[in-house]
Amino acid sequence: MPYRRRSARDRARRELGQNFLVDRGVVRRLVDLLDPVPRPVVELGAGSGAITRELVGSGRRVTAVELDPHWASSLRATFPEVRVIRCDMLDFRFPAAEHAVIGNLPFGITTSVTRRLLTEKTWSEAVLLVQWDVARKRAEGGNQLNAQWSPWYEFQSCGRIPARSFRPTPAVDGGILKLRRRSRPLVPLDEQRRYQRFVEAVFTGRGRGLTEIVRNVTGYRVRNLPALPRDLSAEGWARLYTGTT
Ligand SMILES: C[S@@+](CC[C@H](N)C(=O)[O-])C[C@H]1O[C@@H](n2cnc3c(N)ncnc32)[C@H](O)[C@@H]1O
Repeated sequence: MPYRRRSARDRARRELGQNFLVDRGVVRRLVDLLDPVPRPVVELGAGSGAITRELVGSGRRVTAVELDPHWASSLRATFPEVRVIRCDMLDFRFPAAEHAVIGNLPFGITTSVTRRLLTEKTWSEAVLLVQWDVARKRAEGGNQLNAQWSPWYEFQSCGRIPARSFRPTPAVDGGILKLRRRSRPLVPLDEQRRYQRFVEAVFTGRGRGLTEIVRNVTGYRVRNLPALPRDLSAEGWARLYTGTT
């Protein structure tokens, strides 16, 4: 095969996870998953604007975040009604007013972006296209990260997206992950840090089974617990915390 020098565009494509959506049906599905109340929406990684176009068409007020200067200026030229912010989505300052979030995320930074979103206070729902495994794992729960955030958020997987829906085609399928902020938190927000330390202590605690771990961590003998920390539901974690602290 003849040697071909990588252009700056090729490099950006790889380094910035630029796998653009080419399936309009998938784009519609993502936008349709947003609550019909037309809240302002922040799009993370707007790229060539496949989702941006659909959002604008739905009448929403859109802020598009894009790091690549080439795509940021193309978005400005194509969608004059959209506020385009050229910055790293990990540093983006989310609006103070309530809004929704949407994005086909660069697969390499999915976890950092999700963690960042969970600490933000003003969005009500987030529809994210991520790797299928990540969407599935987050929605299934049973892990420390989910348990630490489940009093304030619901995690839902909304289906698998075949790799052929993107160009260039990624190595793995995508999946839609929907995060929704609970209107009634299961644990008060001002106890977040304490609750999260409690969940960590239980997940990493010593003991054969959850009952013994909880006794070692809290001193309480709690009846009718499931076998392992990963078996507790969001409501179960909140009850356990409230009843033992
Ligand atoms: C998977 S593409 C999605 C593009 C477009 N939304 C679509 O669905 O076709 C990810 C986009 O995020 C941009 N991006 C990558 N890293 C970023 C970062 N740290 N901050 C902001 N944008 C980033 C890429 O340049 C790319 O346009």
